[in-house]
Amino acid sequence: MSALALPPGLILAGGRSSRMGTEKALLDLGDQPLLAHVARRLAPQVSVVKLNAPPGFPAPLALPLLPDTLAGQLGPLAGVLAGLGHLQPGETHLLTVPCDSPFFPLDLAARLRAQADDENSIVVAASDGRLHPVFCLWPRAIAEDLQDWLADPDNRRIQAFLRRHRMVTVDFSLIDTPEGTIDPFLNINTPEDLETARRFAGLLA
Ligand SMILES: Nc1nc2c(ncn2[C@@H]2O[C@H](COP(=O)(O)OP(=O)(O)OP(=O)(O)O)[C@@H](O)[C@H]2O)c(=O)[nH]1
Repeated sequence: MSALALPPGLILAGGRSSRMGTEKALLDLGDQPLLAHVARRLAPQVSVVKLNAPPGFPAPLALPLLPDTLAGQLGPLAGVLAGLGHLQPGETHLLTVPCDSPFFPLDLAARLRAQADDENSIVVAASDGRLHPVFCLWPRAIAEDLQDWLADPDNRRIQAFLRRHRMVTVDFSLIDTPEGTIDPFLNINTPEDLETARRFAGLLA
């Protein structure tokens, strides 16, 4: 087991859900909204679950709300910055997950923490040859650089930011089920994605 203590967790829900056409975090999957599934999966893996979303977001759960501190829909990195800004003394890292991926691994945090070998590396999940940079363990040490980076409105892309830092990737397996194979990082952006996710809802029980 890693020496790194359980980090705080932040659910990123500050996006526009334009492909879904309605706030995707609040859509039901089985008997609960997507956001509730994500929070339930995250809670045992972190010290506290917080929510990055706009002020007044109608969350179906009582979670500490951290709105973006920078104006202008700057993408998920703005949420990461808000989360890093609320780290408490002694907390060295922040774990982020998006609001639209309810199947992420139950050992996500443990495996990312095990690779957090210094105070500066960003540890990112991957599967099937793809990076999933919103599933990430962010060290506090990058906060200042992130603030500076986001001051330029052209700098929104997570992967471009990651290239400025030492990055460690952790590869996760696809999940085979009787309904077919699913990527644990499947994210639900469209009504069609939601239909796909409903086929695999048994994994959430
Ligand atoms: N804080 C914050 N999070 C964002 C922002 N844009 C996207 N996100 C989050 O980043 C993650 C990935 O976002 P996307 O699914 O690519 O974008 P989205 O805006 O949610 O959805 P689309 O409008 O359909 O692209 C999700 O968890 C979003 O909530 C933003 O401007 N601020």
